[in-house]
Amino acid sequence: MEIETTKIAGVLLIKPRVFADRRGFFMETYRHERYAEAGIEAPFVQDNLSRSVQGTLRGMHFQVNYPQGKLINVIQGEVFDVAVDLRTDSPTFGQWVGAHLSEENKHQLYVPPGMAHGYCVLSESADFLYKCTEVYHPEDEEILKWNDPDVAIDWPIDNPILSDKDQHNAKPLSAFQGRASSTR
Ligand SMILES: Cc1cn([C@H]2C[C@H](O)[C@@H](COP(=O)(O)OP(=O)(O)O[C@H]3O[C@H](C)C(=O)[C@H](O)[C@H]3O)O2)c(=O)[nH]c1=O
Repeated sequence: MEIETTKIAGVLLIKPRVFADRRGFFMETYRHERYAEAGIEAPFVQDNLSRSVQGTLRGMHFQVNYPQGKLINVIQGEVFDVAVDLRTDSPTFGQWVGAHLSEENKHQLYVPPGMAHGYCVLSESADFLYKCTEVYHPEDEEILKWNDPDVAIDWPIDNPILSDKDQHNAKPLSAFQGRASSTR
């Protein structure tokens, strides 16, 4: 598998080896020791699967005291997946990285703890399967505005379909400026 670093330390684009033959294909989507060599060492404790229709945007979510690392696969359709660095001690605080993940390219994105994460759906629908290094703590969740001008994510869609909370409970980057977001 190939691993590419990005401009945000810890955010990795992973291109697993795909074995295609007349039946279809086979790929390993995770192997502890191989991913640990790439720096993805924390054990994964929860897997999630969500399906979204075209034009959906989920994000930008993060857990403050129980930050989650996420290893992301798109098993149907195509998304634009984005991580925003909220580690207040990071030189790339407030910066973002995006990647097109799809059933076609089979690329993975690893988003380390300390990031706000979200994605928008470019295909008719998309199935988004991801591993997390911490379990869900709804009481601990914060939301960064998907279209915060100080982050200026270059989304490839306009007028996204948002959940009520992503529409009404999201905060600007400035709300998180001084707060230490743990990266444990
Ligand atoms: C995240 C989560 C949600 N839920 C329940 C809570 C709600 O009743 C329902 C939908 O939750 P929500 O609207 O928060 O789902 P997403 O908008 O996909 O949230 C995710 O969106 C972005 C992309 C992320 O990176 C996070 O993993 C996560 O915040 O599932 C659970 O039971 N367990 C969970 O781990």
